[in-house]
Order: sequence, then structure tokens, then C-alpha cells
Amino acid sequence: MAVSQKRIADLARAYATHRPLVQRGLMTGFVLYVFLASYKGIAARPSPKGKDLDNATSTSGREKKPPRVAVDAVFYNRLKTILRIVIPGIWTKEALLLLMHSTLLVFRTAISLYVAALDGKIVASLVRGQSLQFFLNIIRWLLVAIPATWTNSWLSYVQNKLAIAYRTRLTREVLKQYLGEEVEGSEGKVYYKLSNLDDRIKNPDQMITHDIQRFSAHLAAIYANLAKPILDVILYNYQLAQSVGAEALIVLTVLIQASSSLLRALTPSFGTYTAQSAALAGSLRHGHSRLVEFAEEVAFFGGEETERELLEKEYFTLVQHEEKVMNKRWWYACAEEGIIKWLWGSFGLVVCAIPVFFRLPGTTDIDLGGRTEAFVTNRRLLLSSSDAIGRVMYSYKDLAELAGHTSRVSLLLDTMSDVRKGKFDKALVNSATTAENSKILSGRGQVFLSEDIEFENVPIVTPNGDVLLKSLTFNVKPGEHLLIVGPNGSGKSSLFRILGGLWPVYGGIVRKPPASDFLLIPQRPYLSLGTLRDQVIYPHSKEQMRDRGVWDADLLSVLSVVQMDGIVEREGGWGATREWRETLSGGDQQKIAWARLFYHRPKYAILDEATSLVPLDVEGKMMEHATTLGITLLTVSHRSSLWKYHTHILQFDGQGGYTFTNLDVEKHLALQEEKLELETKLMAVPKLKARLAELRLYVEARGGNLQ
Ligand SMILES: Nc1ncnc2c1ncn2[C@@H]1O[C@H](COP(=O)(O)OP(=O)(O)OP(=O)(O)O)[C@@H](O)[C@H]1O
Repeated sequence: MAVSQKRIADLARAYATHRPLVQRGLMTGFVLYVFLASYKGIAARPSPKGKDLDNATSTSGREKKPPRVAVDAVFYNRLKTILRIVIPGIWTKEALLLLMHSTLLVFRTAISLYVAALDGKIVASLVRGQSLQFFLNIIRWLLVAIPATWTNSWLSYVQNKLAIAYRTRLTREVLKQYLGEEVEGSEGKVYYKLSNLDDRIKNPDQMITHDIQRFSAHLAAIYANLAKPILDVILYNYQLAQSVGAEALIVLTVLIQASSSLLRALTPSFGTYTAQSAALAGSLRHGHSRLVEFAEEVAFFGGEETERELLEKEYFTLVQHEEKVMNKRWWYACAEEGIIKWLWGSFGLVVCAIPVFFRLPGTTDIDLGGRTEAFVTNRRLLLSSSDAIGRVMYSYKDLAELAGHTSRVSLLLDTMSDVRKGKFDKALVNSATTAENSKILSGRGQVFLSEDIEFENVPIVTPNGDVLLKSLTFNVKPGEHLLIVGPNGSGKSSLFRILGGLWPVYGGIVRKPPASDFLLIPQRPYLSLGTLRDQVIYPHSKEQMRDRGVWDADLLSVLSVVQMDGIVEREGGWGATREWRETLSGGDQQKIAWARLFYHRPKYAILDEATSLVPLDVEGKMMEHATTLGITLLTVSHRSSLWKYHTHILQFDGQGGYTFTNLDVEKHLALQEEKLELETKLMAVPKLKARLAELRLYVEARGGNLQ
């Protein structure tokens, strides 16, 4: 017994002698542990079943679950690509802001350490009754408040600046691609192709405005949320170990680790809930904006009841979900507060009591003031440290959220890059899989610049692979006006989309002038945001108009051709700004579009049912004015009143066939009349047949005797 007691005493003595070394070893182990735990929190986790999520998004999006977003290698690769956009180099504004941010973070931790010590000193001087010391410490306290508040304000300012800087870089890059010109090897008009030729992105507007903003804010915050707590945990605990000993720190860490594992197990999947909430809120908003857009139609149908039911359904689905999340949050908040505030608080108090109840080897005896000072300082350090540990623990949640935002932004960037390369991902119609059609779809035609318009064996194929016409050949020279007719859905407007470079050319040869030589007037013309003048000169600016030597008086004479010169006075001058789509009637909108044509005077005008809402007399004047200005017309119209302004006709039969001939108006009108007459006669045939059957029965019943 005595031997073993002696052994223990020897061991204790040896321990006391070598304690500084043990302390250093334990502290090094602690720092390594913090790094390892943090690394484990943020390191890439393997993708489920080793699937490459990049492929999951870039290949066809059909009948496939949305790809799972995780903190994995794919996320880090995507983040790397985006980081190159938002911080293009070390001598950039963003890098400078990041440096400022880091310096401020370190400075704030240093201030916190100083304040913890000062707090202890203030209480110690109180306990010791040293009034002068107390007064001096209060002065110190007030003085340190200046850099402390200054640093905190600067930190949030710099972080917000950083978020705006990231957002600006990303938005610029995205808009460069989205509204970028067509250049060698890279297609333009991405804003059209993204939603019409590709299925991957349903709402680019939301991605460019909302998702980029969320991503930027998260990226700016993640740095502070990760780097700062790791630094804090190490510094605070190092300081704490000086007073309570590294042994206590290790015991404390083990306890905290165990309880935080419990908390982690209790944490519901808040990331998934947030994503679901966002989707449901988006759906509700979409329902409301649809109602605003189609208010007139709904009002005429009296569809208020149906619309209200639909909106209520959307609303209650969202509210139910929110309530479910609220319940989960309630339970979670209880567990979180219980563990972090109360359980960890008691651990902290026990640790703070160590220097009071035990005299640690290597330390001298201290008075009541000294003990109080140590207690207050340690308590402050512990509070800051446990806050930092909590933040390191939850950094994974922040990272997971950042991964979600990153996947949205990189989906936008990747899809735009594919579209610019002419790679589209769209669900194809069944007929696209037949051998003949898939051969057409796999081909690509050639496009050359030319004065004339010439199609040579060009197929007309819709974005979902429906081959409307296998091979189309026709040509139009300036001064020859082409009329295009055919049943609905036969491909008349599609021809214009190929001509405008919106749809790919799948085969043959297209010769056409540059896009700037065309101007399109559709049935519902586009009216931009802006003044009345902007509507007529779109897409020119007022300065460009002046550069062309055109003045408001010239625009007025253009408007008088379309009999709309009264609008300038009515709306309050050329500078009047309205929501023109709602202010102008359908016919007036078409007339404004014609005024735009007369202002721009392009070589070719594409008229797609462009006069359908305009009276016949105005239509005639507009067509004549266009031809006198030397504009070549390519017209789709069901109105025979327009035929006389054209020299050629391209007629689709809706079955994949067509004819292209000179237009002999007289002959065509005669044929049209004959066709109408025959159709009327054919419509009467069933009635005549029924009457004949009746008469036969009547005659038979009388044995052929009609008397
Ligand atoms: N963005 C698109 N994606 C997929 N298919 C499309 C797209 N735009 C048009 N189509 C399809 O292409 C076909 C031809 O359409 P197009 O607009 O050329 O017809 P159209 O002859 O002008 O008919 P209408 O006289 O009714 O205007 C239609 O079946 C239409 O559904």
C-alpha cells in the first residue's frame, strides 16, 4: 500500500516537473484537433455512388430527379471556376477587400482577448476596493470601445462591399454571355435560346437576379463564418489554457464534442426545408403574377372562383410546410439552448473554478482579487470560445447552403456556355427518333452572308426535333416581295426564326444578309420600357437618332403615315413614359411597330400577321409606303388584301410539302374563289344526302306513287 502511494507521489512529482512540456504537447494536440475537425467539416464528401453531379446536370434533364447537391468534389470544382470570375487576380478590388476583411477579423479577435482580460481586471479592482485602478480600467474600457465598434462596423461594411463586388462581377459575366453578340465559334441570342432551345433552365430571370445575389452574399459570409471561428477557437483556448491548464481544456473539449454530436443527431434537415420553402413561395408568386398577366382574360371568363381556389391551394401548401418547419424549429431550439447555453455553461463554470480550488503546479498563490480576475476573464474567454466552437460546428450547414447556391449559378454558367457552343439539351418528340429524321437532326448546314435571301435544301426543324419540312429551296432578291401562306403550325414563322439565326440550320445552305438588315413586326409587337419616342426608334437611343439626323418632327411625319400623329399630344409629348403594352390598343401597337419600320428603313421587313388588327385602308397605305421606301417584304398573312403587294409566293401544305412560284394575284384570287365555292358545296353534301334518303323512304312507302 505504502509502496503504491509512494509510486503515485513519484508520478505526481514527475508530472509536476515535466508539466510545461506536457502542456505544450496537449496544446499542440488541441490545435491539431481543431484543424482536423474543421477540415472534416468542410472537406469534400464523396458524391452518392460516386456519380459525377456535373454530368447529371449537363446531360438530358428528362425524367430525372433533380441532382442532389452536396459538399463534394463537384462543389469545390464549381466554386473554383466561379472564384476565378469573382476574384480574377490578386491586384483586384475584390482581393483587396478580402485582405481588409481578414485583417479586421484578426483585429477583432485581438480586441476580444484584450476586453476579456480588462473585464477581469475591472472586477478584481472592485473586489480589492482599488478605486483609482477601477477608474483607470473604466477609462481603458471606454477607449477600447472606439476601435471595437469601429472594427465591427467596418467588418459588416467590408463584407457587404465584398458581396456586392462578387455580384457585380458575376452579373457582368452572365450578361456578357446572355446578351452577348455572335462571334466566331460562339453563338449569340443566348437569352432566346436558353428558354426556347434548351430545357435545363426554366427561370433564367430568377437565376440572374435572385440566385446570383444569394450566392454572392453567402460567399462573402462563408469566409468570416469559417476562418474567424477557427482562429477564435485556437486563440481563446490558448489563452484559457494559460490559466486553467491544458488538461482541463482537453476534458472540456471531449465533453463538448460528445454533446455536440448529440445535437447534430437531433438537427433536422433545415437545408432541405429551406429549399422546399423557396420552391413553394416561388410557385405562389408565379400564380399571382399569372393572374396579373391574364387579368383581362380571367375577368371576361368570370374565373375568379377558380383562380381563388388555385391561389388558396398554393398558399395553404406553403403555410402547412412553414408550420411543419416551425414545429421542428421549436424542438430544436429547446435542445440547442439546453445543450449550448446550460450544459456547456455548467462545464464552463467548473473549468473556471479550477484555479480557485486547485493550485496548479508552476503557479503561485493568488488573493481573492486575483481569483476573481481569473474567473471573470476565463468566463468571458469560455463564452467566446463556445460561440466559436458552435460556429465551426455549423460551418457545414453554411457550406451546404453555399453548395446549393453554387450549383444554381454554375448551372446557369454551364448551360450558357453550352448554348453558345450550339449544344442544346431538349426533350425530343417521338418522330425525331425515326432513322430519316435523326439523320437530319444530327446534321448541320452552312450559313453565308449575301445580299439576297437563298435557302438551298434547308430542313425546317423545331427545337424539339419535329421535322416540319425535309428540304426547302427558294430565293428572294431585294425588291421581290415574298408572301408565305399555309395552315397553322406548318412552319411559316419557323422559317423566320431560321432566317433570324434563332434556330439552328440543320442542313443545306442558307445565304442571307446580316441580322441588322432585317426588322420583324409580329402580331403582338414588342414595346420596350421607356418613352413614346423610344417605342418608335427601338432599339436606338435618342443620341443614335440624332446621329442619324432624325428629329422629333421627322418622327411625327412617320407617325402620320400610320395615322397616329395624334398620340404625341394625347400622351403628353415624346418624353411620356407609360406601360405601353397596356396603354395602346392592339391595332395601335401594330401601327407603332410599322412606324418603327419606317424610321429604321431596313433592307428586309418580316411581317408576321403584322396588319391583322389594322383597318384595311391604313394597311394599304403602310404597305405602299414600305415598298416606296425600298423595303423588301417577307409576309405571313391570312388576309388576301395583302396579296397584291407581293411578287412571289411560298405555299406550305402542312404535310411537309410546299410550292414556290411567282405570284399571279388575279389567278390566285380566281383559284381562291373557286376553292371557296367548292368547299361551300362540299359542306352542303351531307345535308343533301340526308334529304335524298328521306325522299327515297317517302317514295318507297307509297310504292312509288307520289300522288
Ligand atoms: N420554341 C419552340 N419549341 C418547340 N416547338 C416550337 C417552338 N416554336 C414553335 N414550335 C412548333 O413549331 C411548329 C411550327 O410553328 P410556326 O410558329 O412556325 O407555325 P406557323 O406556320 O407560323 O403557324 P401559325 O399560322 O399558327 O402562326 C408548331 O408545331 C410549334 O408548336
